[in-house]
Amino acid sequence: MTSKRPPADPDSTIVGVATGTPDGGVAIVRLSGPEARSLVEPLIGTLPAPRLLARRRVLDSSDGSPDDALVVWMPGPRSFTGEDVVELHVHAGARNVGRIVAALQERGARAAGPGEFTRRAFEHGRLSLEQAEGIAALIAARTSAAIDQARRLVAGELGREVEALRSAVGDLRAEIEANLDFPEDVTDGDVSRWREELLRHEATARAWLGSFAAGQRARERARVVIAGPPNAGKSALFNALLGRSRAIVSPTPGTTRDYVEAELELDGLEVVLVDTAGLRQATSDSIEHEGIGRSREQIAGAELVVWLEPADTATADAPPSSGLRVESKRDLGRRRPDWLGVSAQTGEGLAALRSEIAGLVRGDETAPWIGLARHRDRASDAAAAMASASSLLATAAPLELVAFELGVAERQLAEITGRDALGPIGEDVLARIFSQFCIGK
Ligand SMILES: Nc1nc2c(c(=O)[nH]1)N(C=O)[C@@H](CNc1ccc(C(=O)N[C@@H](CCC(=O)O)C(=O)O)cc1)CN2
Ligand SMILES: Nc1nc2c(ncn2[C@@H]2O[C@H](COP(=O)(O)OP(=O)(O)OP(=O)(O)O)[C@@H](O)[C@H]2O)c(=O)[nH]1
Ligand SMILES: [Mg+2]
Repeated sequence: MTSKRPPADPDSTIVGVATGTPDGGVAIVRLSGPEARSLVEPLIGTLPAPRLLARRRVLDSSDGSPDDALVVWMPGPRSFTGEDVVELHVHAGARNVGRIVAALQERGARAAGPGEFTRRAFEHGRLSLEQAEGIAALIAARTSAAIDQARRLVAGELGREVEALRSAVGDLRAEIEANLDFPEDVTDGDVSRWREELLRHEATARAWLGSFAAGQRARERARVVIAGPPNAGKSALFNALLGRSRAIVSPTPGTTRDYVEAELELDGLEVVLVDTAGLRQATSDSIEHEGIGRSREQIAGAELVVWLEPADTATADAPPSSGLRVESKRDLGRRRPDWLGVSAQTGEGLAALRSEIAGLVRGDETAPWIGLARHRDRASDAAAAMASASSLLATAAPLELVAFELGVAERQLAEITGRDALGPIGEDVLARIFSQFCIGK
C-alpha cells in the first residue's frame, strides 16, 4: 500500500483553495500538513471534533470583521492526504478568500502548487498513481462517458487488474528463476506451459490496449456533420435535433453559407453537431462556393456524416460511401425506403435518428477505462517484453534472458499504479501528472 518514496516536503503545511461552483457560492480553503491545526486555531478558535462539520467565525486580521464559515478537522492519517487536514468552507469571491489565505500564509502556511494535495495523497499511499490521474481526468471530463471512465479509474478498477497481472507475471518469473541453476531439469512440458501462460498474460495487456481508442473517444466530443444537397432540410433537422432554432431555415437553396455548430447530448453522449452549406457542383456565387469548400472540410474531419436527401427529389449528388443515409421531409413522401426517414416538420424518426447516431459514435467497445496515453504506453511496453520472453522461450535461449524480460514487463506494469514499482517513479513522470491539476486539488 505505502509508497517507498518519502514526501517531498514533509514538514510544510500547504494551503490551497478549492472553488465550488464556477461563479462562486462557497469556496473551500484547505490546509494539509503538521501545522494545519496550530495555523488555523488562532483564526477560528478551537477546532470541532474530527470529521464533523461545525460553524465558526474566521477572523483573518486584527482590524477586520470575521467571515462566517463551516469547518472540518480531519486529523491524519484518516484524511484525503493522510496528513492533518483542516477545511474552511467560506464565502467565495477572490477578495474574501484571498484575505483568509493571506492570514494563513502570514502565519507560515505555504501556498500549494498544482495538484499538491493529491500528490501528498499519493506519497502517503492513500491513492495510487492511476487513481490520481483518474481524478484529473474526472475534473477535465466533458462527456458523460468520460466521467464514468474517470470514476472507474479513481475507484481503482484498472489498478486492481494491473496488479493482478503484475503479480501473475512475477509468479511466473519466480518459477523460471527457480530453474536457473538446473536448466537441464527443465522439460519440454515446463516450457510449453510457461509459453501458454505468457501468451495469456500478453493477451490481457493487449486487450487493455484495444480499449484505449474507446477511452479516447469517450473523452472527446465527436463531430457529427449533417451534409447533403441544398434545400434537403439540413438546417431544419439541425434545429429539430437541438430543440431550438439555431440555424436559418428557408426555401431558398443555398441558405446556409458557413457551417454552424452546437453541442448536443444524445443518449448520454455529448457530440458537436454541425450544419453545413448544401453541396452542389455549379454555383456562380463565390460566397456559396467558399461555403461548400468548408462543408467538404467538415465532412473530412467528421466522426460521423449524416447524409441527408429529401423525399421529394431524386438523388442529386453521390452520397458518401461511409456515414448514415437519412431521407428528410418524410411527411412529403418516401422515395428511399431502405434509408432512415425523418421529418423535421412532424418530428417523425427523430428519436430513432438520435439513438442511431449515438450508437455509431459510441461504437461497441465496453470497459473503456484505459484511455490515458501513459497507461497505453506502459501496457504496450509490458506486452512487448512478454512477447520477447515468449520468443526467447521458443528458441531455447538461456532462462536468465527470459526472466529478465519478465522483470521488464513487471516494472512497466508497476509504473501504471506507481506502487511497489521496484524503484522510484521518476520525478519527471510525477511532475507531469500532478501539474495537470489546478491549485487546491
Ligand atoms: N470537502 C471536500 N470534498 C471532497 C474532497 C475533499 O478533500 N474535501 N475530496 C478530495 O478529493 C473528494 C472526496 N475524497 C476523499 C477521499 C478520502 C477522504 C478521507 O478523509 N479519507 C480518510 C477517511 C475515510 C473515512 O473516514 O471514511 C481515509 O481514507 O482514511 C476524504 C475525501 C471529493 N469531495
Ligand atoms: N415538409 C417539410 N419541409 C421541410 C422539412 N425540413 C425542411 N423543410 C423545408 O425545406 C426548406 C429547406 O430547409 P433547410 O433546412 O433550410 O434546408 P438546408 O438543407 O439547410 O438548405 P441549404 O442551407 O440551402 O443547404 C425549408 O423551406 C424548410 O421549411 C420537413 O421535414 N418537411
Ligand atoms: Mg441550411
